[in-house]
Amino acid sequence: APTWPASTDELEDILFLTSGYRASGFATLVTPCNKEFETGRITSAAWLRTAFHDMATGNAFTRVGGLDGSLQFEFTNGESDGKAFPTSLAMWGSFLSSKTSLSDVIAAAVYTSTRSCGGLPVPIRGGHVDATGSGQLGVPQPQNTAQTFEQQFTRMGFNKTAMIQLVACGHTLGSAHAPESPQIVQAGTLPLDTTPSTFDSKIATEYVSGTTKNPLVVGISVNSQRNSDRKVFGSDNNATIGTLQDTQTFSRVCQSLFQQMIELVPAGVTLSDVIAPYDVKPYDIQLTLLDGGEKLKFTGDIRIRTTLRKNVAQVQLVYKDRTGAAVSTPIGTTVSGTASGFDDTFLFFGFSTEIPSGTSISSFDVVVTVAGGTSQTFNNNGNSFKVDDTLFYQAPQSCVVPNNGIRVAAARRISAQSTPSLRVVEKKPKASPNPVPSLAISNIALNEAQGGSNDYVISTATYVLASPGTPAMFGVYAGALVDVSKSTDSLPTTCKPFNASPSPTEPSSPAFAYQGCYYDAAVPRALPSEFLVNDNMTIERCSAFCTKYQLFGLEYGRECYCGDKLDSTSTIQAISDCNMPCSGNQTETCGAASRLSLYKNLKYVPPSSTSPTSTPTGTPSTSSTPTPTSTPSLQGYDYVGCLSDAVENRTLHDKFETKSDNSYTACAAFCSGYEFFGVEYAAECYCGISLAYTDPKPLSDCSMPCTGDPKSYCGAGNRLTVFKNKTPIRAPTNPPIEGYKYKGCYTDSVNKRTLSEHIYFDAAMTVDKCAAQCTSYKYFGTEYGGECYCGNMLSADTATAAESDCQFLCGGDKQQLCGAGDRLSLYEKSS
Ligand code: HEM
Repeated sequence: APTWPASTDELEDILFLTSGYRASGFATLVTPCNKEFETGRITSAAWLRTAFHDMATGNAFTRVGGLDGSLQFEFTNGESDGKAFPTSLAMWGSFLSSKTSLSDVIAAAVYTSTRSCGGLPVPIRGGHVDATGSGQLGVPQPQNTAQTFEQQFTRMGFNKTAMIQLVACGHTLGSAHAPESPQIVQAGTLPLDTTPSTFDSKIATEYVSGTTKNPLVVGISVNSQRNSDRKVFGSDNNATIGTLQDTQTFSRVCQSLFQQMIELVPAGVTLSDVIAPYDVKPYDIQLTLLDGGEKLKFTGDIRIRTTLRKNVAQVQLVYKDRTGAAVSTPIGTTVSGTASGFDDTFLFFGFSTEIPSGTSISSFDVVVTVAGGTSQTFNNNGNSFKVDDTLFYQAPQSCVVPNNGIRVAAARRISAQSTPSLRVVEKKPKASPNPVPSLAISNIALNEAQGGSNDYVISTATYVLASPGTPAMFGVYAGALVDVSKSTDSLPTTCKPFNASPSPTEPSSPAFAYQGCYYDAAVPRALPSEFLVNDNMTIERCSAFCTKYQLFGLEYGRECYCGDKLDSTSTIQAISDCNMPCSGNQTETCGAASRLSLYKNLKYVPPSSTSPTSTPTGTPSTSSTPTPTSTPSLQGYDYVGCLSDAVENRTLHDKFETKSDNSYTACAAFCSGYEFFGVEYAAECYCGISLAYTDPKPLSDCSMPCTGDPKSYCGAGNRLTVFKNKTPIRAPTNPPIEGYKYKGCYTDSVNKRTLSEHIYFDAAMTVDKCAAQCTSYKYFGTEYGGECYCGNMLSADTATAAESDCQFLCGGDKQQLCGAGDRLSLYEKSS
């Protein structure tokens, strides 16, 4: 397998990731083999013929032409008439990218069409280079003489035997059509053998037996001397065609000649090694600097080839920090999807974790554990999988901006001296009738210093897309490392400011972590301490039931088991063994018969420190799930209810803290200035200006004693005890500034600033601070939470925008509004 990353990584997906999660969509176009793009026109046959015509003008001796995509400039020259050519080229054009040339896609098309129809896999190399104009003439025409055919194929590098073989291989698929071949087919469509959508030897057997109806052998083509297959097959007195009757021989011969066909390339082109599917392939490996700058979010997907490894039980990442020192805790993953190719199956494992930005990550290895517990480490052919932490894309600060622009942010490590740029690759249509787009590459310098942290500085660049509506690819790079794998389709409409303090919305850790699918013998139980059987079982419910234990597991759809230690008879099993949906949530997995979906309770605290010393009021103390009955209360606050909450979708999402001394009073103090506060899972305290949603649950659900006040209840797993401040809290505003009046929300752009005379950045921006910076100017405005602009005149390009556009809270005062991405909260001196 190749060393990752390789220039052929995208081509590898086109070839091998044919269906399922992250499928490239290429094979779908020719699957099943008889799929037609129009009645009577089989797409796989059209692809194979188009690939041959692209190569057929090449010269193996002078090394001019060959498989080079020149057909896109040639299919109107009379040698390639018919719909097959522009249709195939247009389909392939959508897979063209800065990594994969059109001729690489053509090579892939030979593999995919052959394989989809039952032929053997043609070995594919990448690195084909596209011609920029038309090549020579020379595609074999049916009216040519046998001698001309021989000369033409010799020029392409095929001797007489290979010519006969290659023509037979091509003509096992597809038909001749009256519109383009009126002297071959009178009307409609005639197949070249009786099985035009099967890659078999019928083209040869039917010819040899004399039963053939191939219109290139018999029929009206004979009179016009366009019976080219007769001329070709008969050129050695039918010796070669006779040897092709055996299906296996036929397939093997075609496999090797198709490879030769797509490897005829112009001088100067060096093809890669034959592309084999990776055993382990990373996707979308991404670092993101989180608000506050102390942590990096590290996310991605790992694809495991399971073709010969069906019993994968667990996948983990063991990694090294920035200095190259091994980090002891591995990164866990969960299944994100399954996929397959013609000859392979794959499982994808996703991960999302947080790493201190001071120590960071430099590389990782992938440890795959199989059923029973044996594990194997994949280290990328001894190189480990490298993670570049010196420059990376910052998704939260990137977005689309008005008038077809994109604003892209990157984080650059301050100590690594490099000049970062944004690269945008756009597809532009070529002049008609060429259906293949051209690629326009733009490089834009990223402007430094838009905030950041001690280790990183955030830079942004804005770019106006040339063809709005057509998604473009982009990426950030410094020096040679160019990554253009992001699509402008993925950009949101608002950029978030980079906050100097950690974002309050994400609790530092989730409540539980998946450990794998484990065997449960029943006698003895894998997790023996407590159990619950319920027709509404979910992972969350089981976790809430097992809070007093270090481990919990779900089995047979509706069973939940708790324990501190796994019984020694319980060993890890293939991840696919746990396949029963949970009775309470069909999208979650709850083990199977004798199979436990095992979780670690990440919020486990030894019992002595959590269990209240005195029994909370109104609680029966014997039950394992206490049932609070009296309504919680706090002076100055209204009790809202016991509301449901979710890690991905917080009910209260403006501020968060875990408190070892959590109580209603302590959380209310922490949330001063916010309309609502809520307590959850004993120790968690959440604040919000508003409730994101309201999903009331029975009072008895909020059953965990508060860490700092065991007599009161502080929610439970995904249950929030919510209070509302009796004194209304004001909403953020454009505050009045003495000597100025607020003029409104105005558009701005990086290329042409609305106010350009003085610029000032401060992560802790307030409107007052900006006003103080701009005292000698007529106008000032705040933008993007932390930017301040001054000037005596407004750019002619600016226009008023909706007030609802300018909704970023100022970094230094959450009660004030400070513009938004490319939106200025504008003030004018009152004369
Ligand atoms: C002496 C060389 C060749 C001649 C004169 C020739 C000629 C033709 C003609 C006249 C057709 C019918 C086109 C139509 O009416 O749509 C055809 C179809 C086809 N040819 Fe060839 N061919 C040659 C070699 C090859 C080779 C080497 C391949 C592939 C390796 C190939 C692949 C195909 C395929 C797949 C079709 C069916 C297309 C469809 O169904 O749309 N041909 N060929």
